[in-house]
Amino acid sequence: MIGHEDLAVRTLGPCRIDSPLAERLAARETTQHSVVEDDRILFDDTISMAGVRGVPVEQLPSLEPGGPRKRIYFDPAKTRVGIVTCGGLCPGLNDVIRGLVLELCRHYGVRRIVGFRNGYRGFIPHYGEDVVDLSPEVVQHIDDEGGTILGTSRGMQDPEDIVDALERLAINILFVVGGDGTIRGAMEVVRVIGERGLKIAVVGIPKTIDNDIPYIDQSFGFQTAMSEATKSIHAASVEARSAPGGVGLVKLMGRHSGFIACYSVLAKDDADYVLIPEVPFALHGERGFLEHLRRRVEDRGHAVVVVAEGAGQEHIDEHEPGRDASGNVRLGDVGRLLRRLITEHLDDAKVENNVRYFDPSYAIRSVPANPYDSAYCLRLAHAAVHAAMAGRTEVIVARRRRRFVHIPMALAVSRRNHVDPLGDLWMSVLEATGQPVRFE
Ligand SMILES: Nc1ncnc2c1ncn2[C@@H]1O[C@H](COP(=O)(O)OP(=O)(O)O)[C@@H](O)[C@H]1O
Ligand SMILES: O=P(O)(O)OC[C@H]1O[C@](O)(COP(=O)(O)O)[C@@H](O)[C@@H]1O
Ligand SMILES: [Mg+2]
Repeated sequence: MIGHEDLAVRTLGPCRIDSPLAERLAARETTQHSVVEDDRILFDDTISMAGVRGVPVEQLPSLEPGGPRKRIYFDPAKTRVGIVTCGGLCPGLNDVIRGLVLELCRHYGVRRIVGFRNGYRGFIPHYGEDVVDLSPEVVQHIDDEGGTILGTSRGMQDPEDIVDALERLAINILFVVGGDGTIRGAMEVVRVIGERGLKIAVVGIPKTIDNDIPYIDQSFGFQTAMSEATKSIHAASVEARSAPGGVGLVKLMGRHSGFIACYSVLAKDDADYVLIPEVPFALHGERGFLEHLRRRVEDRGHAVVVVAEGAGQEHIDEHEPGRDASGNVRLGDVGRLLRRLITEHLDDAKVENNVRYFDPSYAIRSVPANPYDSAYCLRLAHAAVHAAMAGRTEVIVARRRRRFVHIPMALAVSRRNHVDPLGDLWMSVLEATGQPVRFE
């Protein structure tokens, strides 16, 4: 069970400098829409969960609120900031970079901001990457494009080398925009910073197209990515309905978590089956997926199947699970497997079929953020700047139950966010598709 010690946020030291934002904060109080800096946000959100702890309300586990502080740790005029983006792309990365730079410059008066190129390798001398000076002029319109103007990469880098680079450039604050791997890397950087007795804040803005980072509502870019995915589901549905025995099969990203598949199916409400990593399925047999699909095609003349890339890995025996440069397990291609098995199964059953396979792949994550995600990215960037200027370190900023909070990095990587097979989301998917609870 999560306790106080899991939620404690590290700071570099006392905040002794008046914030340039102090005047704006004078009239603030905790309301339904804001939480003042010395209030706390309860971790549990049901009476039953809070009740089992059996402690008075002020002793319940709670999170530090995000947002501006009246007094800050860093002197803006003497603060030098670095920004890095790591891991796979996600819509909104440029929005986050832009938001960080604008907030730092315009509201805090920080003038020296650099971007490291191509993820953590941008710190390492032998790659020969330059650093990018970031100013409001440079970032003003970068949100019109997908991707990240800084570039990104996977692959391990030595945290000693990273901290060497931070020292060489006299960086006081490092913003890391990335997923679970990036946050683990940042924790290594924090460890080395501590060992060298340096006062450098490291603050993360969690990035995951798969929505697999826990304790946050939904990651930035997710809404954009799932909106893109609906286009493929729509196309699959049109193809399926336009051919005798039409089967539209769509494979979507989602290495360990099937959120994109679930939400895009709910948005389109055209799919008959959703297969996700969290819910294993049998392929063969009377109650297996293939036989169920055959009956559906015979009854209705067509079907749409959406599969998350991490689903059904247990069925891919020829697959030797290698790892990518960052240590992430390489997946077998469940989409191609299903295309072959569905065709064979329908052929064997003498059911006329036309299987159309869609793999939008990177197309869903390389687009610019939609307006909702852009606004969300900007607010996360603001929260990250406020946290860092107040000397918070080894934290990510996040929105949890619509409140901006500081979450210790260790907690953010302590587990993965999954679609709960017993939860409301999966229940909605089952209702929308009409598929059985299990294929067994
Ligand atoms: N366990 C780890 N320890 C230290 N650094 C890591 C670890 N996992 C990943 N990283 C670093 O974080 C970067 C991004 O990780 P990756 O898994 O590719 O993407 P993401 O951050 O999106 O999960 C990699 O370049 C790697 O240097
Ligand atoms: O080909 P790449 O760049 O490794 O990306 C593929 C993977 O990246 C993701 O989009 C997200 O991964 P990260 O969150 O680790 O960046 C997965 O859904 C997908 O499996
Ligand atoms: Mg990851």
